[in-house]
Amino acid sequence: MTITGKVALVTGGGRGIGRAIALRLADDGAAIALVDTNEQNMEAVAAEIRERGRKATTFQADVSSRQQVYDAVDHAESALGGFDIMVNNAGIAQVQPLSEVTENEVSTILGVNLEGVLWGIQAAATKFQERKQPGKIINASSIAGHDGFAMLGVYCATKFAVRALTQSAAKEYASDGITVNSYCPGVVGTDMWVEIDERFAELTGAPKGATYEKFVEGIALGRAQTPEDVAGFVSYLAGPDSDYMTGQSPMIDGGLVYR
Ligand SMILES: NC(=O)c1ccc[n+]([C@@H]2O[C@H](COP(=O)([O-])OP(=O)(O)OC[C@H]3O[C@@H](n4cnc5c(N)ncnc54)[C@H](O)[C@@H]3O)[C@@H](O)[C@H]2O)c1
Repeated sequence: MTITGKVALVTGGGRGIGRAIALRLADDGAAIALVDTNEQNMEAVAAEIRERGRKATTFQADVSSRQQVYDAVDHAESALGGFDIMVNNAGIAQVQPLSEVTENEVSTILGVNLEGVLWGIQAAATKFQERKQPGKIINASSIAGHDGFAMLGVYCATKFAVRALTQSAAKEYASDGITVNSYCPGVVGTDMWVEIDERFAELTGAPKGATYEKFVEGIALGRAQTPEDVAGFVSYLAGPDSDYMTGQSPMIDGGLVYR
């Protein structure tokens, strides 16, 4: 166990990739603070963590609110007695032709995917500085942060932005002993992809499941990614083996996109 006794906060920890990250970091030895808009899902994940013999706490918050993210970090520290690892995982997808995107849609996705990560970086770095201790900040970008995809233009823009924030924060906070990296998954079979696939079907008339299958066919390793595949890499980013890595956003995508 590489992070025994540390405290990790995972946003979007109620399902999908966030759930897998929370369980993996618990198995690595950390106490986990789950933050999500969905209280019921979070409670179920917290119960799974406690069954594994680790501490867990939940805090219902919307990451697009700066105040709520700061409150979530304070809660993690007071409930679990420390604060060491921040995983800014919460994100939403939007499938929409660029010519049809509305102001409301743009502000919603920027609020969660860009501002949510910014507030997470800011709140975590401030807490590490106050505590005069090193820390790790880990953000969810995507292959869509390296490559543009039709119908996913604004989502891609937010994920490119996460890489920019990651690089800038890494330089800004390096002298405090804080590292900042991102993970860039490919096609992970979560509820998010079910929703993306259904929206593609609606827009293009493709049968349900066809868009997902088309993306999976492009993966060199021949299978979709599991949330646990992503969590394994996040475990590396959270642990001591990645101490000399900062500002990076590698693609962990089974060989779908090359850069
Ligand atoms: N699924 C993929 O193929 C894939 C690929 C690359 C990157 N990602 C990124 O990984 C992250 C997790 O993806 P996922 O597939 O697990 O998604 P998901 O939709 O299955 O789960 C996202 C979780 O975040 C929570 N959430 C959403 N908005 C929130 C908000 N404003 N505040 C707090 N919590 C909020 C949801 O309630 C949910 O529990 C996202 O940032 C996503 O963009 C996913």
